[in-house]
Amino acid sequence: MILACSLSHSPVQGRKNDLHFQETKQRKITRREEKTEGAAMPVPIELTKEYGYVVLVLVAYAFLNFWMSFQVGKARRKYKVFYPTMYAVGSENKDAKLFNCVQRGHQNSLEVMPLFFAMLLLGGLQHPAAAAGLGALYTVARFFYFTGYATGAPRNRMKIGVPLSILAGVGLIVCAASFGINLVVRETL
Ligand SMILES: CCCCC/C=C/C=C1/C(=O)C=C[C@@H]1C/C=C\CCCC(=O)O
Ligand SMILES: N[C@@H](CCC(=O)N[C@@H](CS)C(=O)NCC(=O)O)C(=O)O
Repeated sequence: MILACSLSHSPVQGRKNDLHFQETKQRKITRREEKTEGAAMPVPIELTKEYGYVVLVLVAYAFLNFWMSFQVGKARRKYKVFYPTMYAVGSENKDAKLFNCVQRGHQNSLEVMPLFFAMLLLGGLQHPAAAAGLGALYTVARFFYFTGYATGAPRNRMKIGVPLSILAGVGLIVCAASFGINLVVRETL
């Protein structure tokens, strides 16, 4: 798979794009010829300007994760739950549930984070604008998931955080699936 960047915003760029188009056209002809001989040709993927928004959403989520980490640290000091204790115990700490709700708000987000990153970056290769929008929505949803959970009442995560996370997350999975299917179909044709 070849990643090639192409930005066209000026007349000079126009001529370069014509050349790029000719190169791409030639590559497609070559690929079709080589496919007749059974060789699998790489599929060129252009990283457009919109993919930059996908990357910026990833950066935004990184800051959200750092912020959640800081909130857990503050809860450790507030409720006197010290390292390496992961979850407080009710019989030992009267504020155990309050701390554990903050901890779970972050931990649950971490459980899904690798899947989110993968779906965002892969789905964004095929649908950069949609993936960036859904990724931004998922990031906002995770903020409400955490703040709802951190109230100390687990049900509060369900008001906005869970449904919005699932809505945005499923959308990102569809974007990634579309990218995979497109790669397979293009190679097969
Ligand atoms: C991009 C990947 C996201 C996948 C879909 C999003 C799920 C978001 C979730 C959330 O905000 C909290 C949990 C869920 C995880 C999914 C399963 C819920 C299981 C329901 C249960 O029985 O508890
Ligand atoms: N590790 C999760 C797996 C399932 C899950 O993510 N459930 C969602 C509900 S849709 C959740 O918010 N669980 C609460 C939590 O992880 O603390 C759990 O133990 O509940």
